[in-house]
Amino acid sequence: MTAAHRIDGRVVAAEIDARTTDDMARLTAAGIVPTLAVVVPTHDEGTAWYVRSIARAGKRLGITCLVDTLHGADAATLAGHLKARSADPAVHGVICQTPLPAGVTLADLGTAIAPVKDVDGANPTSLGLLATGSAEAFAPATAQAVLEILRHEQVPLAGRRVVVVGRSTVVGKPAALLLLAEHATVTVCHSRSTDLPALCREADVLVAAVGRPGLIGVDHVRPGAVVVDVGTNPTPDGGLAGDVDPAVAAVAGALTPVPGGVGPVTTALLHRHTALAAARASGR
Ligand SMILES: Nc1nc(=O)c2c([nH]1)NC[C@@H]1CN(c3ccc(C(=O)N[C@@H](CCC(=O)O)C(=O)O)cc3)C=[N+]21
Repeated sequence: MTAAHRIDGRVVAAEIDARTTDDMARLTAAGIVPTLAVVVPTHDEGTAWYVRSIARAGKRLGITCLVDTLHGADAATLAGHLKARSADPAVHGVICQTPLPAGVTLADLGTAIAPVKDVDGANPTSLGLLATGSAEAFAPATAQAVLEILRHEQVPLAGRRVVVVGRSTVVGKPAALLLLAEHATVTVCHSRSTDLPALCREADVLVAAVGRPGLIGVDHVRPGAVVVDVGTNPTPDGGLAGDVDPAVAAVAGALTPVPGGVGPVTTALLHRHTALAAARASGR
C-alpha cells in the first residue's frame, strides 16, 4: 500500500498570505492599519496555540492584533466587551475564542459581534447568510480552511460524496454549507450516528471535526479517499494531535497532517478576513 500524499497546509497558508500582503500594500498606502481584536474567555491549550499563531502571523503581515484576556468572565461582561470592540472604528475584525466559560453559549455572544467585523463567522446572521450562499458574510476561518485546502489540491467536489464528522456551529455545520455550495453530496455525522465507520467509508472526501484524538481510524477510510483532519487536540507532551489516527496514511489517497495542515490555513484566513473587512470599511 502506498502512503497518502501529505497535504502541506503551510504552502496553502503562504498562498493566502501572499494575497493578504497585496491588499496590505494598498491599505497601508492609504494609512489604514487592519486591526483584529481577539477575545480569550477561557484558559485552553488549543486556544493558546491558536492565539500565539494569530499574533505571530499578524506581526509578519502588519495586522495589529489586540488580545483581550477575560478568563472566566460572565456572558454579560463578554457580550459588552465584544460590543465595545465592534463599535471601535479602529478595529476591523473581532473574534471570540472557543471554548466559552461554563454556562455561556455562542448564542449569548454571537450577536454582540457586528456582522461586518465578524471575521470568524460567529454571529447567527453570518451563518444565515452562509446558508443562503451570500458572499457578504465571513465563514468561520476553520470551515473555510477545509475548502481552501481542497481547492488548492484540486480535489473535485461537484457530485462527490463528502462526509463531515462533527456538527459544531464553528466547523461542522458551516463546512457542510460551504461544501454544498460546491455541489458536493454532503453527509453530516456525529456522536449519535449509527455505524460511523460505514458512513465514513462512503466518503470520497472525509472531513474530521470532532475534537477527539484518533477517532477516525483505518476502518473509517475508503482506500484512496482525501482526508482533512480539523482536530487540534493538545497532547500530554505539549504537542497537537488530530482526530485522525496517523495509521490512516496507509489507506488514504491524501491526508492533512496535524500540525501543519488545517491550522496554518485557519490562521491565514482569519487575517485575510480582517484585511478584507478593513478594505470594505474604507471602500478600498
Ligand atoms: N472562535 C474560534 N475559532 C477557532 O478557529 C478556534 C477557536 N475559537 N478556539 C480554539 C481553536 C483551536 N484553533 C487552532 C487553529 C490553528 C492552530 C494552528 O495553527 N496550529 C499550528 C501550530 C501552531 C503553532 O505552531 O504555534 C498547526 O496546526 O500547524 C491551532 C489551533 C482554532 N480554534
